[in-house]
Amino acid sequence: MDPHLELHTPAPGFILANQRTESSFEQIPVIDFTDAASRNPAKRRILADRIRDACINGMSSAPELGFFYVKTHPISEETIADTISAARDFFALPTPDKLALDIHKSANFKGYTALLGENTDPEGRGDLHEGFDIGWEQATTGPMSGANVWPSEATLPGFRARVLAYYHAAVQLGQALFPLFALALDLPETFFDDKTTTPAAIMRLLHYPPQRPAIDDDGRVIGIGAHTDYECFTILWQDAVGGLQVQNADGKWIDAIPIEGTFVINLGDQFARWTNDVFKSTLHRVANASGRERYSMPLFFGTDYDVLLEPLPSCVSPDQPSKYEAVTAGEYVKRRLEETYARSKGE
Ligand SMILES: O=C(O)CCC(=O)C(=O)O
Ligand SMILES: [Fe+2]
Repeated sequence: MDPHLELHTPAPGFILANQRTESSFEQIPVIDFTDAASRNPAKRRILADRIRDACINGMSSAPELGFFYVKTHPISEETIADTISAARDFFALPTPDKLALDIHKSANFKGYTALLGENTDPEGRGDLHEGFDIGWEQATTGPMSGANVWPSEATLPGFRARVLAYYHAAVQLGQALFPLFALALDLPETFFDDKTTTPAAIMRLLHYPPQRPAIDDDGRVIGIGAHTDYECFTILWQDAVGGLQVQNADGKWIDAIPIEGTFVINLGDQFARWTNDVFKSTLHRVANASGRERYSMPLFFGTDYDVLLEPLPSCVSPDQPSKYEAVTAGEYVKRRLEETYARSKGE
């Protein structure tokens, strides 16, 4: 089916990949990333198997949850600390300077999101965080094309370079993860290489003020409402404050506690659709009840925007026919962002 046609006549379940984890997990596994770059294929295979166990149902006794931590990763603590310091500088700017970059004015969802300016959970009333979003800096074409929106050098000297340094480091980490996901899916290790040359990576700086009971008593205004991510997988750095929670099959919210020196990796809906729900994206949210400010940086990593997401050959069979219509990565992300921001207020 023509993917463009499908966008106008959505099949049920078009927007989300809709199968959730079947696991009653209570803990989130920690996977050591040391062997990702090993020249020994057997070592890379063992690492991919650990990722597969964390992501695919019934592959082992390990809980399948689509969430795991990676430790011993290649991004330096200095790079991370410098980006968080840049984020603090940005969020400390006077409100008018930030609102000049309002994401609601951008054709391609780049720039600043004010407190309550986003509403991730359709049941919610707005998210209690402010954010700053960027994408691939070089020009791309297609539905998500368009430039990043930066504060001027006079306003925030060095900010752009500092944020891009982290962006490129995190994109490289994503490019190192894709071959492992390929192995986990019984695909050739290089399967995603030609599909991630100008990756559809959206990065966010996020700042969560402490939630006040007066605001969140009814549970409908929290740091970020319950949602699944839109792209293939997310590489999340979080500070030591805590508040990220992941929902298991019993509906219980499990804390993704901050672990120093790690990133949280979670599967998103593009991957769920692409793998015909062999990979499932898992519901998560942030409730910052710490009484302190919280900072985090997700990088949502997907394929090039022109890649057609049609169920992978290793994920369909006569018993498991394809559930999702094909759609390009760019159309899909744009559609999801439009949905989210259509129910959010602009300034
Ligand atoms: O801030 C976090 O820990 C998670 C953020 C998140 O889930 C998102 O931006 O999609
Ligand atoms: Fe998320």
